[in-house]
Amino acid sequence: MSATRYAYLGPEGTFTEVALRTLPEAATRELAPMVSVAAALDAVRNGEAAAALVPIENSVEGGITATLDELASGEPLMIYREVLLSISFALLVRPGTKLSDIKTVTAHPAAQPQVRNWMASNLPDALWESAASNADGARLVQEGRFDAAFAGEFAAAKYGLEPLVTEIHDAVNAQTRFVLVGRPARPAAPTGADKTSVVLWLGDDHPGALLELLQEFAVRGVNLMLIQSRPTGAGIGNYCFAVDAEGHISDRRVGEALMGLKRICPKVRFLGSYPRAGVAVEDVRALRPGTSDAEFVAAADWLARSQDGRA
Ligand SMILES: O=C(O)C(=O)Cc1ccccc1
Repeated sequence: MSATRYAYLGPEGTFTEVALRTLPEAATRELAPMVSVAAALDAVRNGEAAAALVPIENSVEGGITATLDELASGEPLMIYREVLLSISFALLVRPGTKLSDIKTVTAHPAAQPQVRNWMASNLPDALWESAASNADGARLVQEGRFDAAFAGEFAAAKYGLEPLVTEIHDAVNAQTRFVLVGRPARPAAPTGADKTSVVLWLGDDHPGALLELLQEFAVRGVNLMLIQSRPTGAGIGNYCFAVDAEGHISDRRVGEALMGLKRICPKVRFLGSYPRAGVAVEDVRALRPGTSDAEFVAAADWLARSQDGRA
């Protein structure tokens, strides 16, 4: 695989592929479907791919834990872009299958909470088994291993299936967020509508430990957009936190919050600062008083003058 390739959670026909194709730069790259999020990220780590697009969060269930855990561990990687996609499922079957024939269904685990009510009403007795991705589920139906798969309607033709039912989504406006991940490098310059992702580890266990961590953001007027606890693997009760904050690491309030966290957390992993998908600069919330770059700079100048006896 050449290092200019973009890897993604495959096989062909995943929502991840659709999300990747919305990025203009994907048109000039060879796109490489991978069997799992871990395989896609490993292709980046070992230089076989320049970047990988993987699902990281959905509006129904929150963080996609396999992706969060991969990014929190192993050789460090960084997020350079995010893509938001509205998700609606089709029930794909081999031609001729009727709803009453369906005894087994499959899809990616993140699909299940998005179709649970529909299944309870329409396929109450069908057995669910997870697939590596929604397109992989379709492939398994083609092979005869399951009767039906929830996947994008666009995946049907690729796997010789037909959509028996379309527009399946328990929640209106269900969205999935995908991130383009590469090896660590300088983040793109701030756009004014940016997001910063970090993973934070708590130090010694004590009352208020999480509050202390959150305070580093709060006192500097940094809004949080995601906080998801994940087990560290060191036993019951040991968690780290994946956090998305509004702003860019080169914004003073974000940089100072990260410095504050670096002083109190045993480990901080910076996962990148990148433009927010679908948010225009004019739609970004107003800053809290006293938290603009100019006000941080003015305060630092005042401190320097005071230290010099010139205030
Ligand atoms: O991209 C896919 O098709 C996946 O399998 C991941 C996924 C799962 C559920 C909703 C959107 C994407």
